Amino acid sequence: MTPGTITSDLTALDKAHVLTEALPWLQRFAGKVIVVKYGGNAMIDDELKAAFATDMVFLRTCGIHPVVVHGGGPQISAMLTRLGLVGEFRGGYRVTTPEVMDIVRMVLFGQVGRELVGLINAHGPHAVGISGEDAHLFTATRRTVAVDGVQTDIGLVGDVTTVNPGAVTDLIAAGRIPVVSSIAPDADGVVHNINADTAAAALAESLGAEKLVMLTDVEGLYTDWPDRGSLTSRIDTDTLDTLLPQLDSGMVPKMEACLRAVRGGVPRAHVIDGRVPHSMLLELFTEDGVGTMVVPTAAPDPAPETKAI
Ligand SMILES: Nc1ncnc2c1ncn2[C@@H]1O[C@H](COP(=O)(O)OP(=O)(O)O)[C@@H](O)[C@H]1O
Ligand SMILES: CC(=O)N[C@@H](CCC(=O)OP(=O)(O)O)C(=O)O
Repeated sequence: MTPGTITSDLTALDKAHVLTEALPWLQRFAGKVIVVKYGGNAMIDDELKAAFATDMVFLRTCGIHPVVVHGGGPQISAMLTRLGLVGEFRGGYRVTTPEVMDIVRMVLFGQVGRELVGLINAHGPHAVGISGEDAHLFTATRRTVAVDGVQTDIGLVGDVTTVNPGAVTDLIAAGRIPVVSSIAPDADGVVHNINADTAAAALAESLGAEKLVMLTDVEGLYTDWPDRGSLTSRIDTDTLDTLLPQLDSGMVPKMEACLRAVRGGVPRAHVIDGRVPHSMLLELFTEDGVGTMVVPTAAPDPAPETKAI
């Protein structure tokens, strides 16, 4: 769907309503940092990727500070296959040998990150790509993951233990849109593979972001996957914590990341459908929002006349 087809069915009054509905949210988010995690599974085609890039420029032009953390899981897997290597996930995380780590680094920073930077910069000199290796942005610690309830070592997979927010705030202050690749050195300089959801949460927390928004290839969180009736629009952190052990592996890093961000002080984390063109704008600038919103357990219910932002 192109912007033209969206608006062609609307009357002039409808169009005016869309614009005025956005005003309180534009005011609310002006000057705020919004961390946007763009999942590899949501990068379905060129049109969607270009629409995502336009949305980032839209936010920036409105005085909002988007910080992009991109994934690239399917793209890494495709490259491993092309090179005749076997990719394996355990507990939702990629088993990362030193050989696989080289490919992860090459694909995330050299391929996926470059493409997004190029798409955003088609609109002007906005985007700068960096990885967790730049200016000490991230320091990683090797982590284990739960596999059938047993904590298991799966190689060079890290958790972000330190963030240097200045590596990103310098770019924001210069009016840029940082595009972050989720790889990071440990204290000895050994580069680790960081799940992009995990990296986005750590960065959102460290930047004191207003929101963390995760674009993926599903409408939001299903509390009883794959029961289509179990799509949830709002969940609090305690309820999510209880649900985590029952989630399928694909959703585990994502919901762990939302939990971490909101418990770390980010007021709202959202999981939205990146397959819908401009879903980011719909989430931010419409009253109902879209997808699943994670809120702190103590958060009051939204007032009926306003969505909980
Ligand atoms: N409870 C759930 N709710 C929603 N999606 C789920 C759930 N459990 C598993 N999934 C799967 O998780 C996928 C999203 O995770 P993932 O593929 O890792 O996305 P991304 O590449 O965006 O990080 C969905 O496409 C869906 O198939
Ligand atoms: C440790 C780990 O699993 N790292 C991920 C990093 C990329 C990623 O997270 O990409 P998506 O957001 O598209 O899934 C991986 O190697 O696939």
